[in-house]
Amino acid sequence: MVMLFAVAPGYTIRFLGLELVNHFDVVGPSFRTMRLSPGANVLFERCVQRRVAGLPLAAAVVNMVSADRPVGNTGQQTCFIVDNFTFASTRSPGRPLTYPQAVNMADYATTNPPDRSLASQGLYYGGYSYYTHLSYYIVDNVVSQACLEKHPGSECVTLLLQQLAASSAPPPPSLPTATRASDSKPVATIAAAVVVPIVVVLALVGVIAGVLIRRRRRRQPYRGGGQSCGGSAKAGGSCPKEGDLESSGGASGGPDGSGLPAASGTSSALVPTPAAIAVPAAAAAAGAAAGDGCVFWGLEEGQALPTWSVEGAAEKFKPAGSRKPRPAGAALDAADSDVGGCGADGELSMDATSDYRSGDDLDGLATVGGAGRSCQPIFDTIEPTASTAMALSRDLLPTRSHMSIDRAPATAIASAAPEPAASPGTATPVVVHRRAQHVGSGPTDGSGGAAAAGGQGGGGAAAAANSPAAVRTGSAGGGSGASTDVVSELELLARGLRSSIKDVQLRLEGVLGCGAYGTVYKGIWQGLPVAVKTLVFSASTVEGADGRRRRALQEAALCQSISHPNVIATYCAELEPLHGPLGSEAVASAAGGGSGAVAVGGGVDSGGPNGDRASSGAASGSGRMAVMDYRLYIVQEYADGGPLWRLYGNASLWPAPGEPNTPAVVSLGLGIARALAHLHSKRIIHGDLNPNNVLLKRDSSQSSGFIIKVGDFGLSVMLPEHRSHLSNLRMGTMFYMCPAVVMKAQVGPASDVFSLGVMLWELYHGRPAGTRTEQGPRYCSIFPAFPPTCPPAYSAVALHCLQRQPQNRPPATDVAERLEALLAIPT
Ligand SMILES: Nc1ncnc2c1ncn2[C@@H]1O[C@H](COP(=O)(O)OP(=O)(O)OP(=O)(O)O)[C@@H](O)[C@H]1O
Repeated sequence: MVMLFAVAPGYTIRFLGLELVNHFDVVGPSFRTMRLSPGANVLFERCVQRRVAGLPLAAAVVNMVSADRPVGNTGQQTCFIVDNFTFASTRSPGRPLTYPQAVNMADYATTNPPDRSLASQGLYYGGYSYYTHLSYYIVDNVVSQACLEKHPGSECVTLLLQQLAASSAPPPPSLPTATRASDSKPVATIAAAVVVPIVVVLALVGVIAGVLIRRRRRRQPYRGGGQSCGGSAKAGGSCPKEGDLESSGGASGGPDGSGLPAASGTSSALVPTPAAIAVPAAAAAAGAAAGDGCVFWGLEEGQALPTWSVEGAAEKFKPAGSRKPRPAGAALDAADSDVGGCGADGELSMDATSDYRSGDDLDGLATVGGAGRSCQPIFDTIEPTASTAMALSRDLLPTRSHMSIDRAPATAIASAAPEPAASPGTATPVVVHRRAQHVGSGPTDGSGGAAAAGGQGGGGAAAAANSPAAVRTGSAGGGSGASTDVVSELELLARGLRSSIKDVQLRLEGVLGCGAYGTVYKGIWQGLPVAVKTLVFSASTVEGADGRRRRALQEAALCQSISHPNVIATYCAELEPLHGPLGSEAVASAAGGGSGAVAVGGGVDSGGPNGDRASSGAASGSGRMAVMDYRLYIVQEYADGGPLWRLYGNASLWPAPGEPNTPAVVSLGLGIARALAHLHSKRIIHGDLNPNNVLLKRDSSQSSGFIIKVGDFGLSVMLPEHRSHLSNLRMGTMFYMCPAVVMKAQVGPASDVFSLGVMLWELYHGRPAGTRTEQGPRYCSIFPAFPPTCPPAYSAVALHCLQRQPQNRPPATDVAERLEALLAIPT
């Protein structure tokens, strides 16, 4: 079921008397009840929700009753099994169907967490509260007990779906026989209610879609490479329509509890497998061509690899980010600009390495790219679920924020006292608080002091944030030593200078790209070229907005605490309150996932240091302005080479299939491995390592012409001491997620290493391991095989990373050492 509309916060859409067929025909992803609708409610009343394959109903009930009810909705879940459930179905007009058992979801309520697994296509789902009243959940095919004894429940559902897909027999094995019900009273009620609600719903769709979607929908570029893979048909160079995209992986939500990942508090074994979709039966069953599908199950001992062939490696791959070959390290020109299409409503699109019109007002910037752009590889990131986010905030949020709220316009957000220019590549955070506006979970001291983050000595987000009165201007290590008085003095001085000099320290010049939660701008900060990540989140406490805020603050806190040559350096982070009367655009933009890309420059004075959030609900109709949203700016080192995937196919690094410039690709792989080893040494799990988040910076001393810069810590988590992984976290990007993440929602350093393994394969081949084809997302047919000419040490380390069992994978330090050793061998 795919719905094309979103519902505004506070509104309820009610489904009455419908049979939702194929609601769960594959695990998870096809369940797309509504687009991202934070704060909205969905009510299923007297409906039948039918699943093609699922767990025994008793397990579903366990999941349902343990699901958290939405905030403010007290009481217990009321779900129970009923026997001999009979209902009328349009599948067999006049002949009601009887199922031996069904779950009566008499009163079930939970929150459907936001799902941005198709974010790269601009598709967002979930974020609303989900209610059922007198509705029924039925399963056509229940997984066998024998399977459950051997595999986690979600795996069994996947396998059963594969069997069903492979089976040509029209009626699935345990499809219940249709019988005529003698008591047709409730049946008649349901049947009569089918047509009217559909008409009502469609009318509603028209109105809501017209008003909301146009305003909120972000037209992200489709990132499906114009290539075929695995012998499947070519996807073509054009972007498919949205409807074509629904078969890709993603988190799901659903009323059976098994579709409500961590938010429901269900055990991971009962959570469906977002990315484990459309897995060709042959792939898992045969176990040979392990990558012949969209899920790579990992390697087991003795497992045969597919046969490597030049044809397989060369299958019409064209680097999605370029239309003409360019030498490694060479400057890219405007013709390469095809990232494009950040979003609707005049958002900008521009290639990461294009020229920018310095000093332009962003609202007026022209679009570069856009219509003529080609498609990129797909990077469908799966967001951590709600309970995950709680774990994240505990682990990562600073006890006291070092971020400041600034009164200045957005184009001058970081007007701190002049600092010695930081050299790119070293973290030199400079954040001066104008006011001691507290952001985060600790007390506000009101001193207006400054805090510094990062440096070698940081070691964690909290370390940077615990010294609000500290100013550190050095680049690494060391404590502050500065007293509050000195800080205040400096602050006063800086304020005086700022008002007289009226210079801006951050100038935004153009758009580099868009993530799911915000736009990344190219800018100049203290004379340095920088990338400025902006994330807008709502000041309101409307349900669904919290996740956005948490994610933004966590990312800012974490990336400031890391300092490594192969990790994007973060110079500072600032918060800007956005104001408006209640009910203004700001509300819609925050709730609907607006990127904030268009409105930069709208900073207006806030009412005071403490009342911002509270006032957001009190300004309606009075003409008073209240803080509706916050925009967070994260000022980072600018990686002028763009994302790694855009380098793929470059003729100077990959002159022929299977014959790369080995030292160059090994050194790139080494850069990623070193970054990962550093992160893991700090107990940080990146969580979303893929060639879109691995950036490049030109460096002529490198054999590839680039140095690796790992970025995007939006899904990163801290691993507690003595733990090998975190549970109930399903996040990452399709093709790069390890089986334990997909199947068991377990994230750890080993899951990053798996992603690294995929990228080592890609680096050797100069192409993405997976792509979207007409048949859906697919790994390349030869993945994860290497050509016979590949140095055995390289393929060995890559395949070691790709082991199915996390404990069988090497630590990132080991990978780095082995790649270093390989580089040291004279060629
Ligand atoms: N430090 C940087 N230097 C140069 N370009 C950058 C930098 N950071 C991000 N970008 C560009 O901006 C784009 C968007 O980055 P961002 O991290 O917000 O989103 P994403 O990784 O594409 O998606 P998501 O955040 O949803 O995972 C990137 O693809 C990259 O091209």
